[in-house]
Amino acid sequence: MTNNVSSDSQSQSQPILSPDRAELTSFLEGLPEPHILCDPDYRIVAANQAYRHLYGGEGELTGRTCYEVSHHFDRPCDQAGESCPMARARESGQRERILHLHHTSCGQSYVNIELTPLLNPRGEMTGYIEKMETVQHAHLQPQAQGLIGRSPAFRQMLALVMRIAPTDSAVMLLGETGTGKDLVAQTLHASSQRAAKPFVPVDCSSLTETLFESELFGHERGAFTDAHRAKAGLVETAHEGTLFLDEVGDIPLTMQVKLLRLLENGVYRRVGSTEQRQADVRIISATHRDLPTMVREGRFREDLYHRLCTFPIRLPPLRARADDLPLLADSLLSRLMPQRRIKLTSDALELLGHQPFHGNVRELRNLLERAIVLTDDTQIGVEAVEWALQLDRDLLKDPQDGAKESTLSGSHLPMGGTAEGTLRGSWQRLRVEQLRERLQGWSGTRTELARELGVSERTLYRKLKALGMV
Ligand SMILES: Nc1ncnc2c1ncn2[C@@H]1O[C@H](COP(=O)(O)OP(=O)(O)OP(=O)(O)O)[C@@H](O)[C@H]1O
Repeated sequence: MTNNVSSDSQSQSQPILSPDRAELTSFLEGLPEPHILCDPDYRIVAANQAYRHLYGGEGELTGRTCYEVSHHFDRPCDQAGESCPMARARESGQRERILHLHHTSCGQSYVNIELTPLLNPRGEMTGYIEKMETVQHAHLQPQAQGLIGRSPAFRQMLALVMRIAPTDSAVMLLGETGTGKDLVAQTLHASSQRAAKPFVPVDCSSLTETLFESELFGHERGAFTDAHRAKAGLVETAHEGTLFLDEVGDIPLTMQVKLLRLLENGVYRRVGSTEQRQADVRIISATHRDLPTMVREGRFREDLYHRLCTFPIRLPPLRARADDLPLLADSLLSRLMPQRRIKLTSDALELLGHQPFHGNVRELRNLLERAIVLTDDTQIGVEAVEWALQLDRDLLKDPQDGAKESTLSGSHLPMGGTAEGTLRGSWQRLRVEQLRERLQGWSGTRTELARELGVSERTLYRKLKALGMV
């Protein structure tokens, strides 16, 4: 790494390496992850090959400041509104970890930084080493998979996810429907030491009381009438991996105690067996329900709540991350239609910006899916978005309300009858889900909800009743 070690030909601004620093530099050069050695004034003294590859481009890096190279800032991060690991390490005298948004040769990326201060015998900081690790499962540009976002609310949430991912702590994901709890659970697993082992999701709301124990813990042959052969449970399937308890707030009280036993003792028995088995799973749970209120009202066990909620992470609703809308819309469009490069016009995007999106990212995704079907172009204009939104309202309208002629009439559809059929089919599927989404995120009165949906309160009530929601 000759270009980083001091020489007479180096310019005045370039820092000088002492012999022990030269050894350190040679050590860093052999490390596979990007590393830099900096002086206390943020200037890069040495950058290893992996760092030069990720940040360097063609230019020389030594002598430049870390904030200029990775952030394109003209002053240290903490003076530019970012948290600076160096400032924190100077205070704590310890290693500090932080999530930053960096400019790399692959564009903007989320990067986990681990900063280790170098202290002299008097305990003074004489420099620091930074290790960078690009986050693989969260992005600032459209990607086929993973979390997308750049708003402050999203970054705050992601920083918690990245901090807790490598540990074995139980995580509780809280947030409205469609905010990405399932995706975050997968990200936590994929960013953990358990990533190579199974990620096993359990939809707790779909498990009946009789099934709960045998599904979760498995059963022996002959344990009950239909147990023709022994079967491993989901806890066993997730061995050394992650068990994701989705909709954990829906577990009835009688079953909560069975789950508590697993969490408290880390052991379980297959139904029909006396053999005690040791569970080795990391537990992530999620709910859109207000668990603290459920605990207060005696509908959720407090002891179970504390076991599950070692580390709570609240996912922001889409309305709290409005800055993410253009990026999210762009990403979702390319995920929905990877073979067709579809974009929203600026008017269409502005119209989307005014929607309440009680169903959050899922609702945005559904709306875009509809808008794609309703447009032949590679540009989705304001008309297609309005049309997709109107379909949503039509869905909730009662013919007795004298609703306008359905916008699903074939004459409006660019693709004719076949597309209409397809669209009607997907509408039928969306219907219940969308009403549920509206209701779950809704904190106002039914009158306000009816107004919001553009229907009478009587119609809303009839609709909910027909769907078994009241
Ligand atoms: N930050 C995000 N980036 C990209 N896609 C996202 C993001 N958040 C959510 N989505 C997408 O939105 C949809 C809903 O997400 P997900 O199922 O994870 O939500 P949820 O909070 O688990 O919902 P529910 O409570 O109803 O189960 C999925 O298609 C998911 O891929």
